[in-house]
Amino acid sequence: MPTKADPCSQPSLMHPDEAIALLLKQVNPLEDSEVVPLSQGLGRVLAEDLASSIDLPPFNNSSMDGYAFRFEDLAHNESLQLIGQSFAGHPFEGEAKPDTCIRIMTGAPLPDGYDTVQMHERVEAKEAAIFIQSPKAIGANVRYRGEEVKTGGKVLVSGTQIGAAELGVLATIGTSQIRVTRQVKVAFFSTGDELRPVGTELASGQIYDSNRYSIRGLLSRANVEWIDMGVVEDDPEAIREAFKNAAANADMVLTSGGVSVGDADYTKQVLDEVGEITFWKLAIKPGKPFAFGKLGKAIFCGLPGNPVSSMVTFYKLVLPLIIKMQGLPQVKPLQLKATLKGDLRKYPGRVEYQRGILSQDDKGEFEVTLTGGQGSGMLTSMSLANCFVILSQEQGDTSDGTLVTVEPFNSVLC
Ligand SMILES: Nc1nc2c(c(=O)[nH]1)N[C@H]1C(S)=C(S)[C@@H](COP(=O)(O)OP(=O)(O)OC[C@H]3O[C@@H](n4cnc5c(N)ncnc54)[C@H](O)[C@@H]3O)O[C@H]1N2
Ligand code: MOO
Repeated sequence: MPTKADPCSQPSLMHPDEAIALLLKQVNPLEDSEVVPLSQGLGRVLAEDLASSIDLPPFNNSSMDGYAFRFEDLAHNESLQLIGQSFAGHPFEGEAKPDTCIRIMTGAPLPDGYDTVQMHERVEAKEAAIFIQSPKAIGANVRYRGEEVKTGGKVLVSGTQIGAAELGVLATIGTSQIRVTRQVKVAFFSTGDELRPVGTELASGQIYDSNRYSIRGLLSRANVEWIDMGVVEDDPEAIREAFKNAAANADMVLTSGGVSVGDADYTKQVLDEVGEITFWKLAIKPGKPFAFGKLGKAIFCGLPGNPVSSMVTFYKLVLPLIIKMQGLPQVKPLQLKATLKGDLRKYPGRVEYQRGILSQDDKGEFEVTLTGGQGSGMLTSMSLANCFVILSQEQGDTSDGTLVTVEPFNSVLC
């Protein structure tokens, strides 16, 4: 264990958990809703309960390709007479009669009068005489009308986020339009005179603006409506103007860079002037200079410019806010214990989110290996990882074989 303290930490810095609790008090679920076509529903949050206007399934049907018949007829017949067929989309038009059967396909309607289906593999057909191995019980291989949901039964409740399964459920009951909550609008921009767009040449001292791409990815995965305002130069007047435009058009303003104490770090300074700062700096690594406040009616989150810091603070601090504004419940991310492979360096002082690769050994036990260098500018440490290794404030250097807490990335981060 190291005895040295974190040179970048101060005892007064707020713990990230305390910050999250404070942040969540500052936002409310959006109240407005709108109607969208089902095809545009992925990721949206339902603003109404939805009941089925049909039975599911809508008619009795077969769950196997085979033969439909009356169960009782097998008790006194060696074979049954084949009198027709029922295909999915082409029901049997005739009438079910005693001592008969029809050929039936998976999903095809089961005619009234027949009550049981035997699968093709357990039947021998000799011209019109059908020899059927008796199934164990009446009703075998039949899916009954309304057995999943009855007409009027609730299928989805207000506040549900529409995923692939929900899209399918809504289509199953024939819904073409849904009422959903309005999407959270987030305006974001990068600050920094050194930043150049991809596709251009770099002059001395310049770097490509990567944060706008990772933030855009995170916002897209978080299902918000985003407004990319590009790069704003390190100039208080330009930042003031950008703040004004962003706050007029969005529920949340997100910036990257300029929140530290450098001579060209104006983001926080201008926020102090034209908005209000709720807090600045947390006991988190990476991401210490994260700034939070208000710009008019909009929420303001100032992400630190270092690329890993901006992703980590988005994930840990901004995402919970978006989730609350979307009207979704906060789900505590899954955490588990894994054996650290290799040594890990850390100063006591801040909660750290190092990046690792979580896997299982031959016995199925969890183990985690760091993704190499953990500098807050090394974005490949994120792209190679599938989890955070979370280290408490007090924790120092940690040696190979120690059990550590890991948090697998959820579907928002990849
Ligand atoms: N004297 C101190 N210096 C610093 C402190 C401190 O406490 N005292 N904190 C450090 C920490 S921790 C962080 S994190 C950074 C955050 O700084 P800023 O938010 O002001 O960000 P910048 O200075 O603008 O940039 C930092 C770094 O990131 C690069 N960057 C910025 N924007 C982008 C972008 N859009 N895409 C790619 N890379 C970007 C920038 O070039 C810098 O290298 O401050 C430390 N300093
Ligand atoms: O906290 Mo900063 O994000 O280490 O570079």
